[in-house]
Amino acid sequence: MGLGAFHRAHQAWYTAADPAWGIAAYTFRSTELPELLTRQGGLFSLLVREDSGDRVEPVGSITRAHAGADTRQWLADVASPEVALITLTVTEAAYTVPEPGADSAVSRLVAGLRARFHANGAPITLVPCDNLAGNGDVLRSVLRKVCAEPGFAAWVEDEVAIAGTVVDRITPATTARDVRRVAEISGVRDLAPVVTEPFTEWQIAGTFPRGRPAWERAGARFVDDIEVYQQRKLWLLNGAHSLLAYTGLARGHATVAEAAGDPVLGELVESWWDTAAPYLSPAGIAGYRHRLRERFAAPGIRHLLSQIAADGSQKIPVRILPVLHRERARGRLPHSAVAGLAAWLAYLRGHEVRDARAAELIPLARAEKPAHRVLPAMDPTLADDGELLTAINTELPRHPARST
Ligand SMILES: NC(=O)c1ccc[n+]([C@@H]2O[C@H](COP(=O)([O-])OP(=O)(O)OC[C@H]3O[C@@H](n4cnc5c(N)ncnc54)[C@H](O)[C@@H]3O)[C@@H](O)[C@H]2O)c1
Ligand SMILES: O=P(O)(O)OC[C@@H](O)[C@@H](O)[C@H](O)[C@H](O)CO
Repeated sequence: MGLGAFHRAHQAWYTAADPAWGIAAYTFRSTELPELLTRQGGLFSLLVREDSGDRVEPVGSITRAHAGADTRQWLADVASPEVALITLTVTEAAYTVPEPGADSAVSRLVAGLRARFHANGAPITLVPCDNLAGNGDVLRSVLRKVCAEPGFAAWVEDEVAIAGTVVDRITPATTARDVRRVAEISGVRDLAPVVTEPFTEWQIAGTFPRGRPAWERAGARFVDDIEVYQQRKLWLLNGAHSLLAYTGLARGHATVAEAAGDPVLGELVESWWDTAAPYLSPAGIAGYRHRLRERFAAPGIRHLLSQIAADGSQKIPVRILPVLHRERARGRLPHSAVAGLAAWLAYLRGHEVRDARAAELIPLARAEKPAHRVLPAMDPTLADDGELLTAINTELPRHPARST
């Protein structure tokens, strides 16, 4: 579920390592992408930007691609006992309880599970692959609220396993230039390629009662507890990404590589990492930071800050606030987090805000003392932290709102 760039660079690529398995892939809204992929027999090119140069890898694990609106096929697929698992790569904002009657990733998922329950009740595993803290637990808690009918709710509880995952592979949106580059290298006119970095990681904790592809062949790691990997990745990589996105846009940069190469922002990121590191398991942190500096600077990966800046209301609570709360409990006010939050407010005061809570947050951000309004709306426990909120308001003028 979710056929974006990241699903294809990551889960589809890992699944390709085990040709016994195939993916029936569903977009959410797009009808163009499944049509393109269907015309290409599900095949697409992964343009991997190595330091030594670009290479193109064909990925053939997608056996069918469908528009999400193809409800009949979706229900039939999820009901089929041949389907062993469902990965979800549907953005952070999708993990919410839908309004009654609303069409959402969760409502479609639940409709599919209900069809399976009534058809055969075979167990299944859900594998959320979005950048959420405790993505498996979050999905479980949403399903508990949505699946209310007695028999069905008990089946979901007992027979629907939900894995927790940490996913990592920097995958910017594909551009027309990437399409041309793929054609240059491979001679193939692929209209649905994906560009990514060579680095990739996947930690998974969960059970697979109906089996699973041998993702470990491509390097996936099955672990008992993902928290240590999750905090390291969400705080160091994604936290730095969000800091760079908002502060970088305010300083007129467009991409992660540009922002990370700005000495002022490079120092801000190092300071953020110094702040977060004491709360992480120390093993390997220095190497992880070193690798991140290289990954952020990679010249071939044109990762737009505007893409990362979207949905800050969903991202900041998992990337920045856990560390900030720990620091505040010790009476400290880390400048990197204050600067990042001030720059986020500047983004919300700008012109092209993309956020699942934009309608609610933009007026708050444009009012007087915006930190006192926006931060508590996102996390009510911050409402009483006058020192932090005042520091963010004071910092705000240093981050001019710019068009993205
Ligand atoms: N791109 C990366 O570097 C990367 C790395 C790790 C994890 N991720 C995770 O993957 C997600 C998708 O990233 P991407 O780069 O593939 O983006 P993308 O824009 O290429 O794809 C997003 C996918 O999510 C679907 N979607 C969007 N909003 C939705 C909603 N409200 N409900 C249901 N489906 C929705 C879209 O239809 C599309 O299939 C991210 O939000 C993140 O959680 C991305
Ligand atoms: O994909 P998002 O929107 O959750 O976040 C943007 C980036 O921080 C993210 O995609 C990273 O590139 C990724 O998490 C690296 O594995």
